This record gives sequence, C-alpha cells and structure tokens, in this order.
Amino acid sequence: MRQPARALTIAGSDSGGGAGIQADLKTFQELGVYGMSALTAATVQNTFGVQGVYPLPPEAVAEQIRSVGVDIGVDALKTGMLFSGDIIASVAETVREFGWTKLVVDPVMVAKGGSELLREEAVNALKERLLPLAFVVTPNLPEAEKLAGLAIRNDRDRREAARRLVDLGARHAIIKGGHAEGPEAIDLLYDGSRFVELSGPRADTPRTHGTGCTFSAALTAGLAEGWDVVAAARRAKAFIQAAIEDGIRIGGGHGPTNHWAYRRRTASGGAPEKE
Ligand SMILES: Nc1ncnc2c1ncn2[C@@H]1O[C@H](COP(=O)(O)OP(=O)(O)OP(=O)(O)O)[C@@H](O)[C@H]1O
Ligand SMILES: Cc1ncc(CO)c(N)n1
Repeated sequence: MRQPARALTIAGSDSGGGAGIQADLKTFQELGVYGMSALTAATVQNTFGVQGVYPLPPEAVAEQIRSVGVDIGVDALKTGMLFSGDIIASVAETVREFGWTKLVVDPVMVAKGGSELLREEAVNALKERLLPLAFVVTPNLPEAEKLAGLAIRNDRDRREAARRLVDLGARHAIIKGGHAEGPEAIDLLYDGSRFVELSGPRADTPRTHGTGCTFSAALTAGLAEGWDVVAAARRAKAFIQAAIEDGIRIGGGHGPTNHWAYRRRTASGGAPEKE
C-alpha cells in the first residue's frame, strides 16, 4: 500500500468553492496529494464577492493543526486567509512546535471585489511572525508592495521587493504577475541569489477567482512530493495556466478556474481542452 504525500492548508472557506480551502483541496486532489485543512474563517462568498466573514477563535485553528499533525503528518503546508494577528500568532507557534519547514505563505489580503481578508493590524504579524518561517512566500503585486514597503512600477522594483521579502526571512519569494499588464503573465521567483521567471500567455477572461490560492496549493503539492522549488513552481504555473485557459461557466460574476483542466491536458498529451 502506497503512502501518499500529505499537504495541509490553513485558510478560509469560500462558500462559492473557487478560492480558499476549497480551491486548495481540489488542487491537492488533482495533483494526487492527500489534502487536509485547518479552517481560519468562514466567508460568505460567491462569484459576485464576499458578503460576510466569520473568523474562528485562534485556539480552534491551532487545535485543528495539532490534531492532524500528531496523527496524519504533514509533508508540506500552506497558509491562505489568516484574517487577524491573533490567528497568525497561533499558526506561527504551531508550525514552530512541529518544526515543519515546507511552508508556503500566500499572504492573502483582499478579495478581488475589495473585501478585507487580512485586517490592517495583522500585516506586521504576518511580516514578523510568519515570513521568517516561510519556505516560499507568494504575494501578488499589491501584497508584495505592502510587505516590502515599496511601489512596484517596473521589473527592477519587483526584483528589489523580492530581495526585501527574502531579507524579512522567507527562503524564497515568488511575486506573481496576474495584476500586471502585457501579453504575458510573468511570475518572478527569487531564491536569495538568482531570479527565475515563470511566464505564460495572459488570458483575457473575467474567470480568475481563486487563481492565487490555486497556484500556491499546486506549489505546496509539489513540495509535499519532495520536488525542488523551481520544479514545483513551474508545474504550479502550468496548472493555473490550464485552469484559467480552459474556463468553466460558473456563477454570474468573477467565476472560478477549472481545477480539472491540468489533469485533462496532461492525460491528452498537453493539448488544450476543446470547448
Ligand atoms: N489573466 C491571466 N492569464 C494567465 N495567467 C494569469 C492571469 N491572471 C493571473 N494569472 C496567473 O495566476 C497566478 C495567480 O496570480 P495573481 O497575481 O492573479 O494572484 P492573486 O491576486 O493572489 O489571485 P487571487 O487573489 O484571485 O486568488 C499567477 O501564476 C499568475 O501569473
Ligand atoms: C476564503 C478566501 N481565501 C482567499 C481568497 C482570495 O482569492 C478569497 N477570495 N477567499
């Protein structure tokens, strides 16, 4: 009997199923990794946006993590929506307790419609308590600006922001380019000495809800399998590229991506799915 690689997501629930814990678990499943979750908050959410946020007590988050940690075990883990400084402190303490090193921190701050998923007071806790534990931090451009404390107007700024994230204690930084413009969506990976660009054609679609969660979950799945960061990041980029390009029609607003697409593409020799 084979023991699968095991991945844990510590994140919020998206009732609409496109982002948060739901996107993470779907992605783990698609990549053949056993998925577990520690819920930080329930959001009331659909493709039109977030209508409510109900955080859990920090002890409830720590207890979920410990429960799966002592029994099932964790090869790699990721954080998504953490909401408050108290939840961040509790997550950081628990990760330290277990000595887990393959931690992906996706520093989720605001949902696409503008709702706050991380309180302003929690930004410092994220920087000071969680980034030093991160094996990879995966901000989008506005998150990178906030964490690094500089405006990103060009590639030079983006490289400087990546250096600052590594100075803050993250082993690797991937600054995603979904929010930039141009024909390519380029994510920049920095490992403390060298930069690697992950690039794919930018799709013109409103169905990009949960792209960040899905990307960081796919990255975590690769790390859980023992892949190195560059290999795991390249596959994560291919996974999200397929999920965006082979869109599904769900909901009336910013729809989710297609979590089946990557497996279908790879099963059919890499060809995009037909409409
Ligand atoms: N229109 C697009 N076409 C192709 N790739 C995209 C597009 N938008 C985003 N991506 C890719 O999706 C991933 C997530 O990037 P993005 O910057 O959108 O993250 P995010 O803002 O954290 O996402 P979200 O908040 O929706 O979860 C990256 O790999 C990025 O390059
Ligand atoms: C629960 C949750 N986590 C993360 C995001 C960011 O996409 C979201 N919209 N909802």
